[in-house]
Amino acid sequence: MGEILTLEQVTAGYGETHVLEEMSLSVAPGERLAVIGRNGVGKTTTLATMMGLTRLHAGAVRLHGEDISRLPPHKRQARGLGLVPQTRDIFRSLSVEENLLAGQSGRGGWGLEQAYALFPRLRERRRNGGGQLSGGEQQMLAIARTLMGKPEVILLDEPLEGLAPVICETLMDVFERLAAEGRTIVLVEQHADLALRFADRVVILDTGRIVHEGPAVGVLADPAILDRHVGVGLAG
Ligand SMILES: Nc1ncnc2c1ncn2[C@@H]1O[C@H](COP(=O)(O)OP(=O)(O)OP(=O)(O)O)[C@@H](O)[C@H]1O
Repeated sequence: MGEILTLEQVTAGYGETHVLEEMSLSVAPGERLAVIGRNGVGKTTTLATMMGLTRLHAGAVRLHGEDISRLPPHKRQARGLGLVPQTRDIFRSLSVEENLLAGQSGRGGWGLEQAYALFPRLRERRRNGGGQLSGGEQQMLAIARTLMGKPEVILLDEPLEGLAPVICETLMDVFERLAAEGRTIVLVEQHADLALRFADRVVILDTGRIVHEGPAVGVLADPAILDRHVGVGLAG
């Protein structure tokens, strides 16, 4: 089978609550998948379920065909999954450099030089505390810290949220580079226009289910799909 990451008939949520209902979704190696949908429909929960941060009530999560449903997040990380959480979760009292080193994996992950080459701004700020960074710099740090673990599949949860347009462009360029290097990227994003221009394929969620799945160009060509399922048009 050609898929790198698969959700198979997954029902998942928090405690007894079901958020995702019988969701099946496959991601191919090197693919750029956008996940969009209204607030609260389960986009974060989808990424969290891939990473092992929710309760799986039924179904399976597979990585390279292997059932990883029972593995805790750190073991999934060691096998090549990397999540950049919406909350960024950087250590505010540690320096930029210390934050990056905290993301290093034992299995030949990135060194600091690779992180600084991708984000020169972080090199300039390397002695600063995480809490002293701007929102954009914190997001760069959250992304770079995840990359220190050298993930094959990068799960990005609303990385552009609250950031100035110029920072969004910088980050989108970085995602382009990471994808061009062959990494698989799953991007959850409220900026549907940017997500669709980046992605090969898009899934649209509504109340824990996939209501549309297909090539991103198909949605760009027919924005009525977005209007119907997300209630927004395309900007620009
Ligand atoms: N830790 C949690 N415990 C219980 N319920 C949760 C938890 N996190 C999210 N939920 C609920 O799960 C549902 C889906 O939330 P989720 O965050 O996955 O949606 P989302 O599409 O990512 O939304 P947003 O765009 O607002 O981030 C919501 O009803 C939310 O209240």
